[in-house]
Amino acid sequence: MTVRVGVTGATGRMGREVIAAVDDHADCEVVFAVSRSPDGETVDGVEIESADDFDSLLAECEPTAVIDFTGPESAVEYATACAAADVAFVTGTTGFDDDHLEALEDASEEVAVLHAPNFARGVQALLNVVGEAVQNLPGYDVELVETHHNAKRDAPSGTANRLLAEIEANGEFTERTHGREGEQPRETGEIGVHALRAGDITGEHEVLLAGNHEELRLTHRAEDRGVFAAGAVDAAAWIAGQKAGWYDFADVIAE
Ligand SMILES: NC(=O)C1=CN([C@@H]2O[C@H](COP(=O)(O)OP(=O)(O)OC[C@H]3O[C@@H](n4cnc5c(N)ncnc54)[C@H](OP(=O)(O)O)[C@@H]3O)[C@@H](O)[C@H]2O)C=CC1
Ligand SMILES: O=C(O)C1=N[C@H](C(=O)O)C[C@H](O)C1
Repeated sequence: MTVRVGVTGATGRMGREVIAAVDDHADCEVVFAVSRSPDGETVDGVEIESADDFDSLLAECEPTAVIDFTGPESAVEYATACAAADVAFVTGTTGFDDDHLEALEDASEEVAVLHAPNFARGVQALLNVVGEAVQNLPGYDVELVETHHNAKRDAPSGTANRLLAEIEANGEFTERTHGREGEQPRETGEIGVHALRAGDITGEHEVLLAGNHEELRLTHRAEDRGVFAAGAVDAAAWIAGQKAGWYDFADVIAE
């Protein structure tokens, strides 16, 4: 079956990569791509259409899934429209607050919705092992450093928040300290969180565990945004035919 993909935020850093990744995938095609200000542009030969026409494009082009890398408000609007049109929704957008997440969960009652803050397979592996590392090293200090390009809006990154949830799950850590300044000695139970923004760095996440005269660094470095786009396209191919519900990239990798 050919997977028919609609793309939002099509002229953004990730939107462009998604169009290219769909093109590279044997069983997928882009059936429409939208931007809020299309300007007659094409991306990889795909004509970019106006986001104002999103509802009618869903009806006319009958996508199997929409892939979204935009901003939290836009993602919620696109997800709500997909829910009304019975189209699965895959989003890699980050920076959601509780209200945004609630709206996405509402959409997931109507259609399949998959949200992943990071579509790199290496990050999924990191998420799987980080809790175990913390559990194996009781009493060790934990610090998290994430590094991204200078245009990233949200901090800490969505991936960092997911890693922090895994670290906090074992109960030893109760407080996040975002950067340090002045007299601020480290306290028991705190995780230091540091967001670096510079140049065009694609995305790095490092969890440092230190104590007992040793240190363990678990680092993931994305070398190219194509890795995220390829994962999102795999998710779109996987989600076609899934029933309504809330899914994660881990569900895609598990199969
Ligand atoms: N899950 C993952 O693996 C990854 C997730 N991301 C996340 O994807 C999102 C997009 O990242 P990136 O492509 O670098 O961002 P860009 O700013 O390059 O592109 C985002 C595009 O989304 C559209 N958009 C719609 N609403 C908004 C808004 N409120 N603010 C900004 N843009 C908006 C814009 O397109 P237009 O105006 O044309 O509609 C814009 O071009 C971010 O949340 C980022 O954290 C990024 C990389 C990997
Ligand atoms: O904005 C980005 O670029 C990225 N955002 C994601 C996040 O917030 O975790 C994933 C990736 O690191 C790139």
